[in-house]
Amino acid sequence: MTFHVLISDPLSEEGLKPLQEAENIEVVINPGWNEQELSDQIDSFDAILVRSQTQVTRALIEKASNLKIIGRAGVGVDNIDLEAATENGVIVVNAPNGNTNSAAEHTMAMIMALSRNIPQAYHALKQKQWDRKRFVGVELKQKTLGIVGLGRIGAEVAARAKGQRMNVIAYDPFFTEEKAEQMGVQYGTLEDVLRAGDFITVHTPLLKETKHLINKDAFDLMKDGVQIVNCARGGIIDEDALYDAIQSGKVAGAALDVFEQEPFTEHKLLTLPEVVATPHLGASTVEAQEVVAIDVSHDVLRFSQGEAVRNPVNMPSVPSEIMYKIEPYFHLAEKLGTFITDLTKEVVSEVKITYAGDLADIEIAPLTRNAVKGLLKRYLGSRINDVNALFLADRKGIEVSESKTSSKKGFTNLITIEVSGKFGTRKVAGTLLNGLGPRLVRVDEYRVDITPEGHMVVIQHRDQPGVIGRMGSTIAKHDINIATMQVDRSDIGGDAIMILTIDRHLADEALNEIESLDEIKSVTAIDL
Ligand SMILES: NC(=O)c1ccc[n+]([C@@H]2O[C@H](COP(=O)([O-])OP(=O)(O)OC[C@H]3O[C@@H](n4cnc5c(N)ncnc54)[C@H](O)[C@@H]3O)[C@@H](O)[C@H]2O)c1
Ligand SMILES: O=C(O)CC[C@@H](O)C(=O)O
Repeated sequence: MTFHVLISDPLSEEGLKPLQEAENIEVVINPGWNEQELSDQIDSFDAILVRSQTQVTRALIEKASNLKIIGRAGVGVDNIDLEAATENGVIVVNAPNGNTNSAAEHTMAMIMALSRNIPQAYHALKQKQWDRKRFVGVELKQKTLGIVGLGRIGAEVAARAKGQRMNVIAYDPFFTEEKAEQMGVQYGTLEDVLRAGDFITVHTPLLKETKHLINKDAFDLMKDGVQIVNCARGGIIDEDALYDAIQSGKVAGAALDVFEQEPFTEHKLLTLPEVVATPHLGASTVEAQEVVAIDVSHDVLRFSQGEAVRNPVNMPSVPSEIMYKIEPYFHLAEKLGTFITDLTKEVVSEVKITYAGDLADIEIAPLTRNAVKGLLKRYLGSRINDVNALFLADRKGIEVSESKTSSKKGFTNLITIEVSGKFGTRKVAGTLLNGLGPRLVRVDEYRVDITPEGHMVVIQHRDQPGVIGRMGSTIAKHDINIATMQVDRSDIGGDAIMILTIDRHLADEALNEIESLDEIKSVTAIDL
């Protein structure tokens, strides 16, 4: 089947080659559609690749019934409605490393442009003014650079600033003092950084928590004559507060690559001579554009071939060496989830998944997602996948918990799913047998040994002579062949279970007939 990919923003041609050269992938490059045209066409695509221009909104995602993956050739994903993507099972991938150097270099260029008034002096000279007095700058050496956000770009900026013999102080709530010290960076609170910086540069993502992080109160804490840089995201700095702080003389200069609303042609900050600006060029280098396009193309290619992606944004990323170990269990986890949903036939309110034996030593979160995907797919159909499984379970009020135990319980590995609801509590367990694939080994307290595949019938009955024969002849009457049969009982003459694998689905008529037999307590058809 052909996998249709839309490239809706300009991306490096070289970087798109992995997709263009792949078999079974059809790529539509930059058709120049407006918002309405994009919305009309999006339905025919499995993947969309964007930079920061295309707004991948909830409305667009909800129209895109075939969309499976959104690739962002860059870091920031604030032009993508992540919640809508997750809810609709659309995986979002980005290219977090490819433009780090370019953005850090651009930040340094902005700091230097500010410190030596380069754009203003250039502009004056172009206006035929040879004015040396107006453009006296300051040295960076021994000035303090305050960095807010010491991630990939913040750290690269710190290293470059140290090369300029600046003192660097940084704040990042997800960074340790020890790590900062190893980088030769002083670690401080946000307030310490705001108070100390001669130059302050922000390098956080735009989040609820970072929106207007640099606001009037923050400017009030800063040194008089501070210079501000934003090459991260518009909105981290409150533009109105920045305008006022420049007007009042508190802020001597600001260098901005990003803005609250982009693109624009009129902006009040650009009327101020103290403001230096570029139109979101931090990642615009030949090198960065090639690498981000290659990275994101490879992830989309991997996804189209059913492989794990490297840079997922809306689900945890699992390193390939770990993925290699857990992948064989995906199928088992999903089948157990589907089996127990079919068995209970009712909505569950709680799911407890236990991983035993060898599984106690490996990353289990992807297995839980697969188990919950299997569990919910009967209610939610084909749009459930491992991207949205936990999100949708939560939204349906289903409490999911996972635990590990090293106790082997007779198996080298064992996944047990216990579900509770109005029906009570039920349990299934399965194992991966070396060389033989997945096996269903427990249903409630009964022991069985069945490949969880194809058509099955689970019959709960009383342990009495003749039940098995009557069951066999009833099923045969409906012209259905029994492939395997497993029986277990609690005690002689007590409750028992019979699980048949059969060659085709057991229709309602046959089910009703079996259910009407005296010894039968329940009968359930399961199609895995
Ligand atoms: N101008 C451009 O063209 C351009 C290019 C690349 C990246 N960016 C932007 O630069 C920013 C940084 O990118 P990155 O690759 O370094 O990301 P990153 O995820 O590596 O780093 C972000 C850092 O911000 C920290 N952080 C989060 N919340 C914080 C808070 N409240 N206060 C302080 N720190 C906080 C995180 O702990 C993390 O270390 C992003 O907004 C990204 O979109 C812009
Ligand atoms: O696509 C771009 O040029 C902007 C990229 C940049 O803002 C990012 O977040 O990676």
